[in-house]
Amino acid sequence: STLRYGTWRKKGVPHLTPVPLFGNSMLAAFQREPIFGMLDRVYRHFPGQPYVGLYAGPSPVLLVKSLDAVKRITIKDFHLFPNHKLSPEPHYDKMFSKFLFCMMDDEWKDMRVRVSPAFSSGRLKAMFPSIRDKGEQLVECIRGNVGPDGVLSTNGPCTRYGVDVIASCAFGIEAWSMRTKEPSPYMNAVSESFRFEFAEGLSTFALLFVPALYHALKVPLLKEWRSTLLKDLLRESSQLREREPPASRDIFDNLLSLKRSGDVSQHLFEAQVMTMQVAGSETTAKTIMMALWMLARHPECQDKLRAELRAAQTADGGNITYETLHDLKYLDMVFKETLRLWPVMPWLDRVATQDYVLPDSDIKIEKGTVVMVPVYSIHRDPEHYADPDKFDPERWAPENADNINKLAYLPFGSGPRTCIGSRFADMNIKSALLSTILNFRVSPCAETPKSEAELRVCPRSFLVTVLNDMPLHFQPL
Ligand code: HEM
Repeated sequence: STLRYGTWRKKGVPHLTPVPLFGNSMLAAFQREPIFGMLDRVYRHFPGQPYVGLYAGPSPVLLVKSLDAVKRITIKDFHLFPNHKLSPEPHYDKMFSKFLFCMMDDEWKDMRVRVSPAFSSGRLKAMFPSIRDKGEQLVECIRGNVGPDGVLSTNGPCTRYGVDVIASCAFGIEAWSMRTKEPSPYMNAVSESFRFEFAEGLSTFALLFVPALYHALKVPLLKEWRSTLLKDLLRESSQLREREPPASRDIFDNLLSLKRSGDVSQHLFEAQVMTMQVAGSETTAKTIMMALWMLARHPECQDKLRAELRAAQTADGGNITYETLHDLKYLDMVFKETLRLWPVMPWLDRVATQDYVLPDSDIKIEKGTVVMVPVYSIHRDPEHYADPDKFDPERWAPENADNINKLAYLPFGSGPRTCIGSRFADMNIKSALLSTILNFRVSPCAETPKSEAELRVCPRSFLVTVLNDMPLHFQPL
């Protein structure tokens, strides 16, 4: 109810005047601006403030700008903020509610401990040959699909790469999306099960901010586990793995052994496999696409990166090893700078499990308050980064990086709830960039967006989803 619109005034928290019913979220509610756009608008309005209040629909939402407070809420006082608000009702979203991302309290903690070994250094190293192989397939895919004018929409190959990498390491199948002209049936089934139309966009907004509407809509964010194709494939890949355990272990093996030992049910097993596919493929694909866009528009950075990669390739006798990949400093700088400007998950959400006095203040928020860390806005705040909209990998050079507050860089989140797949993402995104930049000179073509103003960002998705096909010119080397 709009009665709650007095909350921030009473507490002395700076805020914008709310509009009846919609608060400050009219555009986001009607899907005219993404949620991160709404947060950014409010964030920029109050420079220098540690906390800002916002009304999303009827809900008072706290925006945390102070990095000390981000640290307290996500790390030191994590036990008071262990859950995401983006956590659907099991009743409407049977499968999605059991995603690791959505699980709560002890159920989450238990699952996180069980799944974590899937991302150990040993496992990552074991998966590296398969990832390198996918990098080669990406190169073939670009070569095979580029037009006679050398132009190719980058979105397609990047999406296929993201799907295939996760299919292979976490679903136990080879999807071959990069080898077929049409999207593979697997790829279609995955994108079908998690597609953001108007209803899903509204349901996400309602789940976060308008519980009554969420319960009235009853729209599942993940289409129910309807796809018999995915179910059948998972059954087949499980049986195959039981019969023929692979030489090197991957994420799928970890999940399968949890099921085999009886530690998790069939339903929880399926949910975790789907978690990895949903959380891992789009994030990977979009990050590679944005990195290529940035490199195409900054040829001096691309040349510097290629020089580093060629030197490493020569030193390693032709094939860059897993160990070398982690020593490639400039590649790491490009990777970090891409995710600074384009953090696919542009905000973190937490819910207060009890009344809480905000650090370094006398402001008390009530149990149940939604607390949001506006990652995108922090990454582009001139208080934390000089010339923040500029793509400048040099800011991550060893001699400069120490000047950056660690809490001002949050593409993978913060604290115990941080992205479980971050090191896996690091490996497969870098591997894709490495293969592409060693094989092609990438440059803008007439249709390439010339600036951020030409990007179309999906207002429905809770991610930063750039909808442009991102055509680029690929010159084989
Ligand atoms: C560029 C790539 C990626 C980005 C930017 C990203 C970002 C994030 C962020 C911001 C969170 C929430 C962290 C928080 O609330 O503090 C998260 C959670 C998660 N991510 Fe990622 N992610 C990426 C890739 C991946 C990959 C490749 C996988 C798996 C294969 C993955 C699996 C997950 C899971 C399962 C969670 C939930 C963890 C939990 O709640 O315990 N992510 N990710």
